[in-house]
Amino acid sequence: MTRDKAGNAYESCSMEHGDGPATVLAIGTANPSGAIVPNDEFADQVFRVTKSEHLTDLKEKLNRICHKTGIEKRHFHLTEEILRAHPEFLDSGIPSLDARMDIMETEVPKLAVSAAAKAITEWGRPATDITHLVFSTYSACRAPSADLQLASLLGLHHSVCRTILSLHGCYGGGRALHLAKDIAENNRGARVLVACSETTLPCFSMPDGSNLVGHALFGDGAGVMIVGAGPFTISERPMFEMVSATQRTIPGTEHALGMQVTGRGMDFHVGIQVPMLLGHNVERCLLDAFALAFGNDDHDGNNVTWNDLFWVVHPGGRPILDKIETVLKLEPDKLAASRHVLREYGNMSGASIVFVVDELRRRREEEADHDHQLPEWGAMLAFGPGITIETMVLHAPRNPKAN
Ligand SMILES: CC(C)(COP(=O)(O)OP(=O)(O)OC[C@H]1O[C@@H](n2cnc3c(N)ncnc32)[C@H](O)[C@@H]1OP(=O)(O)O)[C@@H](O)C(=O)NCCC(=O)NCCSC(=O)CC(=O)O
Repeated sequence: MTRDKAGNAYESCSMEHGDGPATVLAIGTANPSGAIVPNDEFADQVFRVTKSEHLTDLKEKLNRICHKTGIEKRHFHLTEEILRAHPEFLDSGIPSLDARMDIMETEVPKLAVSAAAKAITEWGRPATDITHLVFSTYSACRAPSADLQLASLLGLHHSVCRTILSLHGCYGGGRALHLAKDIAENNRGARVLVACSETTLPCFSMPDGSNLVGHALFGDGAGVMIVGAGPFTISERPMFEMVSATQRTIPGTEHALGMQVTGRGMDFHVGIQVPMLLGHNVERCLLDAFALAFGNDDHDGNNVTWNDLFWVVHPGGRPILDKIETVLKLEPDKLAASRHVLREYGNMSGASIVFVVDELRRRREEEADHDHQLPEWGAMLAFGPGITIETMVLHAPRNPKAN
């Protein structure tokens, strides 16, 4: 432990490597308190607040889409009150990016603080012991950005090394964790706070023929994890070891998924072929990540089959989960944590993966109470524009309560 001139204690980290793989030490999640919208009321609400009820065909289509998403409710910062104060959000002819950014500048770090406070409490060490911060969001277009605000709000030490990942979209959480793994394993004593905070505020617009799927899928949320490699302190409780991590881009698919910042906010494009493209490519990604973890190209050779694993898959959409389940021949409960997060919160872009890990942890603890045999090995999949797939092999104690 080192102390600065003001007497604050902080863990110094060195150029030496940490012991063993980086490990998830704490998790926290949060959603904004603005509005919770049940899925079966969503289309009515969007068309009412945007004064578009005369567009009956579009409204019917949004209703059809909503019923197929597998979502039951979503949380939003954006309320009718905010919309009344900002009529420009509903007029694509008037620039509204600045007004949206003014709100996001406060709300994105604030949401991250709520999640981080839970993670830090669980971690059991002072916030000043955090050595690195990796912040991922698609809602930051200014510098200094949400990472600096989060560091200040949490009272992190001024020596903390900050990185902000912007516009990685739904694979932002996976990329941030991959980066945290590299940092933790290469800097002995490092404790990395990974924060993903997403709000749909930049994307909200009048419903039209091209944005209904975006309206139906996305929600707001923040997820935080604290990651570090050994040696661990007595208060730290290692949960999921991050054994190997890979990134793969599917060639020729850059137009399938995308986000674009415009004067009126942000446009999303979700191509209809995304579930199929992911279905064709996930197994190759998993084989690569397992080859890296076990030093060979044959996960079966290590007596691991896909159904022996626990699964953390970005809940990008119901057909994506269905496709992955089909191609990997997974038993129906294997993606239960992802389906739960999709159902309760929708697709919260990069933050979703943290919610899935948290839900999986909760389920494993519950199953351990019933003396169920839990899988020791797991796989994490996050994907987004590129199309980019982040894959991570995880390892967890068979009994999560034994630590
Ligand atoms: C939209 C859906 C709920 C519809 O469910 P189904 O496909 O089972 O139902 P369906 O085939 O009857 O389709 C219902 C209607 O939706 C339309 N439809 C389906 N997918 C569409 C898409 N990607 N873009 C535009 N329209 C789409 C169909 O044409 C149909 O229109 P009609 O009724 O007129 O015939 C689902 O396809 C879905 O969740 N898709 C999104 C999956 C996805 O790509 N997620 C990634 C999000 S991005 C992400 O996670 C990463 C990131 O952003 O970074």
